[in-house]
Amino acid sequence: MPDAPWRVGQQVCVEVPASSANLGPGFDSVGIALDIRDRCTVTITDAPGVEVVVAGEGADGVPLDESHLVVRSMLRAWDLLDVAPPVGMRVECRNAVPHGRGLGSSATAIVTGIGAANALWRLAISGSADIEPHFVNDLAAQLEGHPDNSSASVWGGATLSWLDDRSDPNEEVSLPHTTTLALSPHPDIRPLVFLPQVQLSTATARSVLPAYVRLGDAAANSARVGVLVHALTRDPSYLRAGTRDYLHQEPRRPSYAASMALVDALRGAGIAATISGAGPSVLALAVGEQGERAAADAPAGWQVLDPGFAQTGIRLVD
Ligand SMILES: Nc1ncnc2c1ncn2[C@@H]1O[C@H](COP(=O)(O)OP(=O)(O)OP(=O)(O)O)[C@@H](O)[C@H]1O
Ligand SMILES: N[C@@H](CCO)C(=O)O
Repeated sequence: MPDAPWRVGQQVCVEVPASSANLGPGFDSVGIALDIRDRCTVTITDAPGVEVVVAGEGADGVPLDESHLVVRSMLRAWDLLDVAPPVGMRVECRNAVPHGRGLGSSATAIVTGIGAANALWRLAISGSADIEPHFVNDLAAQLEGHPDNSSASVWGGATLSWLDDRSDPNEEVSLPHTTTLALSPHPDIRPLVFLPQVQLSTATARSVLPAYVRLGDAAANSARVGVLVHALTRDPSYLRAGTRDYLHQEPRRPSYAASMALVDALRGAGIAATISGAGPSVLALAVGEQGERAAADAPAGWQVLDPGFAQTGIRLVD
């Protein structure tokens, strides 16, 4: 593995937005970026090892060594680039994305690490830090296991992503590869997030999903994904129809019963609402006066966030 021309004092700072995945039927494929951003500064030092400093969301719950998700993702990126990591570095994270709530915090951390590693390497070899979004998008989807959250964090706006199909002889496959269509959300849509106090890990929420679904449900779901893309980008009046899911929310209902009760109430009031990612937060895509009505439906103890879409994904800051 060749040494990169690291120099002590080289530094990059990246900001990465939160995301909400699925939006109902777009399980593991559709995401939106929300304007809540984690910020991370990585500096090459002459002290051997990794120093991790964390402030903000999750600060008390994450490891402060090489097993930290941002650091692990950096090391994985350098490994893939066939670059030996620097002898010493300091990683400072200022987190705003809540952990384990369905706002894509793990994907945000993975995108942060890969993007920072990519930018530092570019800085070392060319004197100018920049980020190659296709590289970050592809590796982040591999590390996260599905591209919906990570692609939204990379590209911003709304995204529709899919993986190469290795069983299809007509698809050229070398490495696992993610393709993402970047979509522009309709300006009338206001994403609201209802945040309960409890957490639910994605791994737990995925463990209750069935291995197989009925053909009728698969057919109904694929129709709704088409409606979702149309509603999200062209005609928000179809949002409630386009956010109807047939695959994952019902099997998970016992894991987030209070969240499903809120989804049902909002949908009953004519507002497009879904579980955000693997839950337990609830996402409402409000239009016009629906925003105020939806916020008034928040159960006691729940926080309502009104972050707006993040129009840009990962970015370097000075
Ligand atoms: N900024 C971060 N730094 C380090 N580790 C993180 C960070 N964000 C998330 N993690 C790790 O990921 C875990 C949460 O990931 P998980 O996939 O369960 O939920 P989520 O990504 O917040 O929600 P979802 O995937 O449903 O949108 C945290 O408990 C922590 O271990
Ligand atoms: N598509 C994922 C999003 C959470 O990471 C799921 O619902 O499990």
